[in-house]
Amino acid sequence: MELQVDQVTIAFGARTVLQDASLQLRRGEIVGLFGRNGSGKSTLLKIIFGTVRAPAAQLRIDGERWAQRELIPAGKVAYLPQQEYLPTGITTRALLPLLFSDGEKLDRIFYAPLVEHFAHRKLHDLSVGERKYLGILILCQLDHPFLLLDEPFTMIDPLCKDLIKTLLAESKKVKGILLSDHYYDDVLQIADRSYLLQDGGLVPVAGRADLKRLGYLGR
Ligand SMILES: Nc1ncnc2c1ncn2[C@@H]1O[C@H](COP(=O)(O)OP(=O)(O)OP(=O)(O)O)[C@@H](O)[C@H]1O
Repeated sequence: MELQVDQVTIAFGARTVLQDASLQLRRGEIVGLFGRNGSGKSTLLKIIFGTVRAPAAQLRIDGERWAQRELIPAGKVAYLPQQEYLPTGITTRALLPLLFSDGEKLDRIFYAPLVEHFAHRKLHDLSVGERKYLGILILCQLDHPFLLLDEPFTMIDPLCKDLIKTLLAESKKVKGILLSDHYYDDVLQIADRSYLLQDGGLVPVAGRADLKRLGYLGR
């Protein structure tokens, strides 16, 4: 299954942030998205998810055209925003059965590493990293074929990062995953391929050397 995104153009006031940007995301791959602060990475993810409108954008899944507003109800794309998305006045134990009725999915989350240590506490009593890890675990259990992750490694300790990498490597067997984070070594380590968002467009990058050459990393 392949998601093809073309002609993504958006301006805020006089500033054009994305200009005819295009990318592809296939089931079975992790794609990294790099870019300087303010280059438009989060905006691009929100456009693909459907919460920021870009009327000229063309979205295709296996060649079939989809309107932006159709993707969320159709359950095609899941999205981890930069800000926290889970309710916090509830324990993990109470929350998960509200989200999933499938016992296998519930077990996969409850028995995932670390979860038993915090499942009985309300989410507002967890660390930022624990909440983010839980948020990613939940998204990975959804049936959506495409998963967009905005800064999955930010505020995460090294051991938990390793857990997330293992989880994503497992999840890509059934999903296409697009992730953006300034922890570029972590992204490069798990990405099958990557893009740099620059001057509104997406440039394929093969690794650190390209990121240096294109000015994302200092020399
Ligand atoms: N709703 C909005 N209204 C006006 N300007 C916006 C809006 N959303 C984003 N922008 C501007 O668009 C540009 C791109 O923002 P975006 O958050 O997509 O960047 P980013 O690449 O994700 O940055 P960072 O790496 O800092 O998270 C920024 O200059 C931002 O101020």
